[in-house]
Amino acid sequence: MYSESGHRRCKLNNRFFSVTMEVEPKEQKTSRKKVAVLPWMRNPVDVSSFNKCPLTQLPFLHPRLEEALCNGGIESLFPVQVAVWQETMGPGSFERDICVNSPTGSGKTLAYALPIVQILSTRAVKCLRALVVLPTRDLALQVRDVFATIAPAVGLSVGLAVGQSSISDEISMLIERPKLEAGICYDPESRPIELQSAVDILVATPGRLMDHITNTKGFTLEHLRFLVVDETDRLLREAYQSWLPTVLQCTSSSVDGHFACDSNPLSFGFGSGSLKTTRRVGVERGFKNKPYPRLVKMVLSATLTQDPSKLAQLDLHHPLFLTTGKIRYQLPEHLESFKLVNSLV
Ligand SMILES: Nc1ncnc2c1ncn2[C@@H]1O[C@H](COP(=O)(O)OP(=O)(O)OP(=O)(O)O)[C@@H](O)[C@H]1O
Repeated sequence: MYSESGHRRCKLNNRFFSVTMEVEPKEQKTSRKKVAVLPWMRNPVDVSSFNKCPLTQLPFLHPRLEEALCNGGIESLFPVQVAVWQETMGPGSFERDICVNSPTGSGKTLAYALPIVQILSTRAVKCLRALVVLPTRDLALQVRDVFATIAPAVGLSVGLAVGQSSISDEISMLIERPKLEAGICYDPESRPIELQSAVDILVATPGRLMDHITNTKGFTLEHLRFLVVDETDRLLREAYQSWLPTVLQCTSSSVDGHFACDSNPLSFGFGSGSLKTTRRVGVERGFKNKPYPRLVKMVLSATLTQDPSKLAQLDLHHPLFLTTGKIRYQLPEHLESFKLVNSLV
């Protein structure tokens, strides 16, 4: 029997005990739509089962990254960072796409930035390998700062495309022109100028990203290895000029490595010259019809949607789901409050 507040008395083994139950208003009950949870979301990795880990005990961490983190005031990794590190740096690293649902303030940015920088630290040629997309300029600036703390330590450069500066200033920061020797006449028809990416990692908002994809000579996503969709829910809710299908199209290729889309339609004769990232289409189980080496996707949110139709847009490959459950905010361990007493004279 329920009381009005939803308090119920039950009898078990001849003893009474009480249970407090939330009674749902009738309209809410009927209006709530049942959405089937995707199979890969049913048995997630529980982030709360991980503990903080001092950098000195983190396996495989590049010594220069450890030093850069210490210089940035970070001595240990938060649980979500340890969980992602374990799932990406261990055996079978980055074979699956990663989906993280973890509260605001839990440290998701470093959770993806650190493994990406560590993997790219061995790259030989500079080209755009990692793209991080965020819905707002402020968030993008914060994320750029996190990458900027660690990436230079292993020789990687980070760029920003958010519309903070003029498009021409942004282009000159993102695209490198070869230095032409004085006194030598160059004929662009016989020998096209080779434009190259000036950055290994790009943090962008969808609008500016689309501008560069469509208009910037030498801007290409052909060599992209990592795509991070941060604040996924918001980015999926708002289409932002169909940036996601465009990016996915620009990074996909057919069997012979010919790209489905020259990411810049105006870039004939430009681009990365003889450098080619050839993605072949996998035929093995689990990789069927997927280009290989794959574009690895990492999607993150504090409230990750479970709606299959929304998640389908990301075209995830064998995703691994890491979650802390339904906690929305993470409070700092030591939260101090101060009272300011202002005496009126
Ligand atoms: N390992 C760490 N040690 C100390 N401070 C950290 C560590 N990782 C992150 N931080 C700090 O914790 C704060 C929250 O981190 P971050 O912004 O990455 O959280 P988040 O989960 O991405 O939040 P949001 O959902 O708002 O994006 C930042 O001020 C960051 O500098």
